Amino acid sequence: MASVQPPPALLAPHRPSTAAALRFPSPTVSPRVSPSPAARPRRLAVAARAMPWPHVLTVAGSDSGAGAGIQADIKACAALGAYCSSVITAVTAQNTVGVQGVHAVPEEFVGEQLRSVLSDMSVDVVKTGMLPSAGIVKVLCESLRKFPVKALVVDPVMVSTSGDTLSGPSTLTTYRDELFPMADIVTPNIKEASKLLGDVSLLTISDMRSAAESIFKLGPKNVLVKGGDMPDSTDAIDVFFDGKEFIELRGLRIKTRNTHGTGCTLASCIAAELAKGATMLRAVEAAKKFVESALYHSKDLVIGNGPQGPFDHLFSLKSPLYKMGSLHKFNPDDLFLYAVTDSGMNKKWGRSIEDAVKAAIEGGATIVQLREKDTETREFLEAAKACVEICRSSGVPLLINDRVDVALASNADGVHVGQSDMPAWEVRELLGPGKIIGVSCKTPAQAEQAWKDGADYIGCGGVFPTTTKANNPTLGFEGLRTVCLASKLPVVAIGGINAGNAGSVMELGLPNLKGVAVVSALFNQECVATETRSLRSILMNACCRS
Ligand SMILES: Cc1ncc(COP(=O)(O)OP(=O)(O)O)c(N)n1
Ligand SMILES: Cc1nc(C(=O)O)sc1CCOP(=O)(O)O
Ligand SMILES: [Mg+2]
Repeated sequence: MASVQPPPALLAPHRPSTAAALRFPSPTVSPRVSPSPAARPRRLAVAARAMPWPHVLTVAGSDSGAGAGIQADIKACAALGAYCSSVITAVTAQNTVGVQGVHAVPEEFVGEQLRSVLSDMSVDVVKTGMLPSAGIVKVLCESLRKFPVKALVVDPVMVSTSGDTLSGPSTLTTYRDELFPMADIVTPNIKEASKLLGDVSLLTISDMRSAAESIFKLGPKNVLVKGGDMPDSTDAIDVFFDGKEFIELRGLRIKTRNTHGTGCTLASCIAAELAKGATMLRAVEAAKKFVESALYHSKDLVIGNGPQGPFDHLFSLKSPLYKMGSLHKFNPDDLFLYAVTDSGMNKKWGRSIEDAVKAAIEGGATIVQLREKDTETREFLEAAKACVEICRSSGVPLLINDRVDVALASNADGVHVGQSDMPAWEVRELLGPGKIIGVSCKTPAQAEQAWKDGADYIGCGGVFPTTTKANNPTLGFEGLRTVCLASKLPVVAIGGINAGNAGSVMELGLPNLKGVAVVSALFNQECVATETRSLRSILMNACCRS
């Protein structure tokens, strides 16, 4: 949609209609009429320019249980720092059991609410939820033609998660013919996508792709088909299509009954991120991460006696320890060249932790771990904060060895723990789902446990003897092979790996083996960048050969 707001002077003056005047008979409650732009005090206009507030308008139904609908939209936008105004299209009586009643708001009054907000309040993005009649969809389209906004997010709410119908067949046609061509993104779940396409069955990711492509042909600029209710899937996989590329967005499937309102929340978060200036894909990724985190933090809450409870959008207010992830979603390929620091070695060569990390990144390290066994906590935390900045600006994840407290305080991307450190599931409880957790494993049983505990990868070694870690058993290639074959998680090999033997490790071509982790081969050397560069090229050549 066009991104230009009409200048205030061109907007029709907001006069209450006769119908509205009748609904507001008392002079004490008459609708407020905005002063003309010229009459507004100048200092207010200056303040508005200095502090813009990203603004989402949600056009949706009210949920009396407050888990979904308008109530979810307002909470989601508030959590992400956007202002959320609301045009109510229907009032529903619902709770955690289901929808007991729906009372649609008359079309003209939906139109009047739209006009009130859009003519005055500089809306950036409009998000739609429940649109109970074809007439309401038409009124919305007319309003958007009159008052264009930066983006339109359409969540085609047709059936509630409890299975109740929220809009009829004639609405479906108007959605497809009038609203979709104006939309920047449409976000159906599997059931909605199927309904939109004439009840086709969608059972696989490939079906979801085809559905995204077919819906794209109806006119929206982007489509997100949400796979949260896909049967038999361990991940929550959504398919994003922008007309050129399909992107599969994978998330954790959180086991909880508290999933009421996830669709409304996701669409509102996309709208909030777009209002804040994100690109579409970034907005979708951020929204997905937010929903995943909210579900995770609300998984054990109890409200109501029905099968589907609400979740807590404002979970971050309750969990002061937990910070939203850096949105650096873990990519197993990041394990390719894993640089693990050592304070003793860097001191010996006269460099700071920060300089060591900068040099490793310059040489091509793909992930960094601060393993600072002898550094005082205060100094370690300061270095960690500085390294978070350095790594984030290069797009390289930074993990902290052993110290969950330092990882939390520095907002690092994750933690690596061993078998005698804090158990991975406890680390996950503290860090939340958005952070990376690695676990050292020497046996298939340990690898299985790491997977159950919610780790993202395992480190397996010592592949060769090492002097960096005292009393470390050597597993050799056979031990590494046994663990890699058993592991459900990606693996990084560690222990005594250097330029002379790294190629032979990668040439094993083991399943799940994604890279090597090294300490002394990079940091017990004069020039960290040169050593990293040369190890990287050895690894790349070995991967080409295997
Ligand atoms: C990538 C990676 N793998 C293994 C380890 C070893 O961790 P741990 O067993 O906890 O031993 P310490 O490093 O704490 O001495 C690691 N750090 N990184
Ligand atoms: C930290 C660590 N963990 C290991 C394990 O086997 O889990 S071996 C190791 C030390 C790796 O250092 P270098 O690359 O200098 O041999
Ligand atoms: Mg450890």
